[in-house]
Amino acid sequence: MFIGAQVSLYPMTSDFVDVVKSGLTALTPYTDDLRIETDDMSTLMVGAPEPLLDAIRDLFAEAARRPEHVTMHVTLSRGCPGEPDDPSCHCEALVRAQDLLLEDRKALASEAVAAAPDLGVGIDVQFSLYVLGQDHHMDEIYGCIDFLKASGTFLKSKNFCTRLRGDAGAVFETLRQAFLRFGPAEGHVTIDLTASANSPSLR
Ligand SMILES: Cc1ncc(C[n+]2csc(CCO)c2C)c(N)n1
Repeated sequence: MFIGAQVSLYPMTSDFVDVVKSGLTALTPYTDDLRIETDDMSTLMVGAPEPLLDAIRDLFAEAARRPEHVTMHVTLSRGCPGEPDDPSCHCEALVRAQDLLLEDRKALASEAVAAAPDLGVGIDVQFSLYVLGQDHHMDEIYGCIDFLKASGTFLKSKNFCTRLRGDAGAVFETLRQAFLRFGPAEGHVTIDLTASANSPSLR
């Protein structure tokens, strides 16, 4: 299994270089568990969903603690057939998910969100889950949407995507659970997400 994300921060300030660079310092605790490579457009992070989503959360929370409006775009992918296996991406929750029914996976996902830490940073997210190459992909998507509606971070359904709102801790746990528990454990699943904080439209 190969699991990872391309992540780009977009701070709405002329001081954007400083916001991106200080955001990237929040990744330092994860350098043992993730392969992290930054270039001029984005930062690649490869590794298991536990450190991966924590690192993306901390990167965004670091930037969102400043007063300026900031957005982040993330492409998450697991099980892409074209990617090599990587032992650092081993995930017990995915191995166990192979034996679990959709209803059990929804319950485990909700428990994880209820136990998420509070970071004291309010954020908005909209995202789409894509379950690729599967006959019953809509069952998985509707199962995921059921979980999202009960997660405590659900804001609304929109065309093509779902809006979440809440503390960065709960919102990123919701995203991790959507990514992990829906779609086949060995299949190809991606999430396309945009996060936003401090938008002047919400003041
Ligand atoms: C997470 C993340 N990684 C890389 C970039 C691309 N980028 C834009 S400004 C800048 C600092 C000056 O080189 C970098 C690396 C980004 N936007 N967000």
